[in-house]
Amino acid sequence: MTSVLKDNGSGGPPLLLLPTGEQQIVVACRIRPMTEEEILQGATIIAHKVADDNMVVLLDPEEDHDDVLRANRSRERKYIFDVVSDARADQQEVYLATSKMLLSSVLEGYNATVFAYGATGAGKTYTMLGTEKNPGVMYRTLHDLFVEIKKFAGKREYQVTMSYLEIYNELIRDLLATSSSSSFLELREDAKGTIQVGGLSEVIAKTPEEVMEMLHKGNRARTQEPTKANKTSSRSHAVLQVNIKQRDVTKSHTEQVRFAKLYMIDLAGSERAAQTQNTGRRMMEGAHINRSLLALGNCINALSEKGNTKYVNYRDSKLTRILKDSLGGNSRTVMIAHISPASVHFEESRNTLNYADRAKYIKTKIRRNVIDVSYHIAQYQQIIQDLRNQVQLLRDQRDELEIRLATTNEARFSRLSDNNTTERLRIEEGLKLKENILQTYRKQIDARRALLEIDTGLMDIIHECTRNEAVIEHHECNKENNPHNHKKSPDEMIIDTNTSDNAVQRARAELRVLEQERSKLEKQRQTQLKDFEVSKTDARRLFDKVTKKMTTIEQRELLRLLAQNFEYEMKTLELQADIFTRDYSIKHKDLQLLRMSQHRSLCDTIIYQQRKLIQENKLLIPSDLEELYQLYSRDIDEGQLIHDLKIHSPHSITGGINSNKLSIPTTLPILSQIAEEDLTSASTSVTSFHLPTNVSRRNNPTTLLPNRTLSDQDLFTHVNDYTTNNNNNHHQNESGQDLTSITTNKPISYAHFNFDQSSKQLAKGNSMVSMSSDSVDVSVHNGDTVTNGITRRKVHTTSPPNDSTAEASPTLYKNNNVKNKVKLRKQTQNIAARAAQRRANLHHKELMEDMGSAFSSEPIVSKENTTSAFGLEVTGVKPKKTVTINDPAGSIYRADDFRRTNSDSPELIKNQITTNDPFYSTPYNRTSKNTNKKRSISHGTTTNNRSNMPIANIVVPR
Ligand SMILES: Nc1ncnc2c1ncn2[C@@H]1O[C@H](COP(=O)(O)OP(=O)(O)OP(=O)(O)O)[C@@H](O)[C@H]1O
Repeated sequence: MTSVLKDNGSGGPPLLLLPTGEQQIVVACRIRPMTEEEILQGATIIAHKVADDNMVVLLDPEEDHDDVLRANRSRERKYIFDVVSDARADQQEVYLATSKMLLSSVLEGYNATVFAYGATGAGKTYTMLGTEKNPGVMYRTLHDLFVEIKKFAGKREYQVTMSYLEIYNELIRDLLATSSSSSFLELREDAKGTIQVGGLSEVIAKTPEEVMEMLHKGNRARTQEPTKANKTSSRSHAVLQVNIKQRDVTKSHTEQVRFAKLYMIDLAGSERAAQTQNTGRRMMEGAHINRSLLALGNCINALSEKGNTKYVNYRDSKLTRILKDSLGGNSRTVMIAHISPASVHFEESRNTLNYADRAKYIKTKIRRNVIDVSYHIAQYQQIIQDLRNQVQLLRDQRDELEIRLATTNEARFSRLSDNNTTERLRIEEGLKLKENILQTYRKQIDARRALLEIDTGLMDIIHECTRNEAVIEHHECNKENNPHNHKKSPDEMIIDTNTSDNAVQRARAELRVLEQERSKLEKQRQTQLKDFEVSKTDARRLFDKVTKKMTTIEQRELLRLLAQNFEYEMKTLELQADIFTRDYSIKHKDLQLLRMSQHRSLCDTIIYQQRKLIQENKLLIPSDLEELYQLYSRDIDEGQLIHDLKIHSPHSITGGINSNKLSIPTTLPILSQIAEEDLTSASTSVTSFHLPTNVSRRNNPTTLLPNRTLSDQDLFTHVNDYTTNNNNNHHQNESGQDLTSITTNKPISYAHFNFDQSSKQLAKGNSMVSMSSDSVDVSVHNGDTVTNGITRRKVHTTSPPNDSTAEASPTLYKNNNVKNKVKLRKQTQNIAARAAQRRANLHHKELMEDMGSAFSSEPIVSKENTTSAFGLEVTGVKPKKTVTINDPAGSIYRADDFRRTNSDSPELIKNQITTNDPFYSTPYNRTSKNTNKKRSISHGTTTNNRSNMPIANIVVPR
């Protein structure tokens, strides 16, 4: 027993193809019949297939049984392969045992390769190409491929293209090129390492006949010359590449596109110069063939090493480069090794079998080539329309068939004698069954539609709940925080409270009703879901039953049409359900966007007031905080914000807002991301600097740890403390300095900020900060402009302090401007509210532009078009709800698109923030009372978990 057999260690059944992942190459061996020449040469048969086994036994013709010295050293070789066929096997048998197994995987989207290997004249071309009367693997595979494709007609769309090339003397030639003067082609490797042949023609093939014609055409162009070993010797490696692309005919919101490459390769045969006696050109060809086959052999050797640790050199020849994927990459591969049974070819056969035996250990890593294409909601209308067209088409076909069937039945009825009741009953039963299946389908569609209606109702209810909860929550926050309440007369307070309480009471009452409705609908949904599942099972069962009863082709065809029709109707409903879900989710995101803007407006107010405090009290601030503030004030600049939005929006990538509608859909998440980032940056701009070591803070005598980050909670507490206890609990010296917060360490750098000036700039949206000469400790830089004693600088780098300055103004948190507090608050609220409103409008404008036609005020589904093949109307789609921001001043624009508040008017803002309408009042900074307040909203997004901030200006889209 040879080591080959030992290594193999099996002998069992042929290897089965593994479903995915690592895949062993399937190796088959074909022993051709003896040729006339071989018989004439007096050769004996030395290669045998062991019956019913996948074993090949190769006998050594020179073995001398009388040689006692070699008695124990038999040159008989035994090899086991996955498939072995001998002279008795015909072309179809070989095809079925080898290439056929690749077809299903190719249709699943796996790459596959089948290649013929062996010495010259061993029968490779015969196996791969065959003869006209007895075609080989290439033709049979493609024929069956088209047969399989036909089975999915009407369900899947296929595109089959072919290319055919030869590698002759290390040069690549296109065998399907139309021009005779086609030049040689080059191999290219893309970034992923995939090898491609540049300039290779790709021909669309629609039928097996076309394929055969192309193959013949290619073979005529292939270099084939008679040699001593083979009258029709192929002097080149021929590579037939078939690309299969497939997708579902019925478009859905998501679809899978599968790609697969099928290589069928007829290699040139290795030849021994001594035996072939080739000279001149033939010898040169032989040398090239041998060299490339040697490279292939080396690759096989390296790949079959245990653990596959050896470097695999594919670059040695064009053949190995092309076969790279088939041998070591993403491909299911079958190798058909060919040998002659003749004793005169013992050496060639032994070499071939040795290589084939090694190849058994090669493993490829296969994966499906599938791309999931998700269509955007804007494309849904087109998809739905396509589905309707298909439904209509099927309905017409069905009607036509029904008429035909009725006529045939009538004719059969009239022909039947009164005695032939069995046949009569059979026909009647068929008709009854057809009616039954129609009814079951109708029931199923009804159930699905009812489910869809319940779902939309539920979504609406949830949305309304969120809105009402927001009203209640806002009212509660406002009641606790609104400073105006303290200023109002008791009568005013009563009126305000009453108005507000009424709104809240209404919201509470509505919420109760909504909750009841919701639980009712949820129960209904459960029942409906069960009904739907039952109708599905019924339909399946009935379909199987009816299929068995349908005997004629027409009946079967009718059944198929009914089933297909039903399938499309269901798909349409599913798409509509998806549209609702997305619509709802967009509305929800819309609400989130607004809330973020409102949250930011609150942050603006806080930052503004903090800056005011800093300015009034001439507080020391670190330079990095100052820089962050400059960043912040630039961002608040409206123009800058638009610019930023555009830069970050995908429009900028695709070239302008209106340039490419298809690319727009991705804007929404990015916009909300920007909004979120805005929100975060508003907060982080005050949270991410480090206090200098040893800085103590008012009302918090604990010394901060070095590098402790000041949280927004800390800052808000300061402001609130300041606001509520402004004159209390301060350890001040005579000059009003707060002793508890005097810093003993100098900040690294600082600047004093002229708040009044800068606030004007801020309100104007100008990022340039003004510094009055009497309040700024920074040196005047070359680039600064000085106008009327005011120094302006564009870049806000503050100079390091000198000690005297640092000590001269150490006052922290000193309140010396209480009288102006209300006025200031009003101003800040105005500015912040305006800024927030502008941002909200900007977000909305872009959002609505992005939605385009998908959010037009037209109903998504027009009624005329909704009659289904089952006589039902699929009209579950309600008109889109417009996104409306309440607008007491009635300043509404873009009514055709969406309605919103035109908040550009300062008067309006003023009205908004002084009104008692909970949607427009701006809350005051939170007090200690609600600092830790937890929110209890179940569906909404009113809680900012990070900072637990109250939300300002709650405006809820209806
Ligand atoms: N299974 C078979 N049954 C009958 N005849 C065969 C079979 N296999 C090969 N032959 C014949 O053997 C001869 C050589 O076969 P073929 O040309 O296919 O060899 P090859 O391996 O392709 O050689 P080369 O590498 O030189 O092209 C041909 O005449 C072919 O018809």
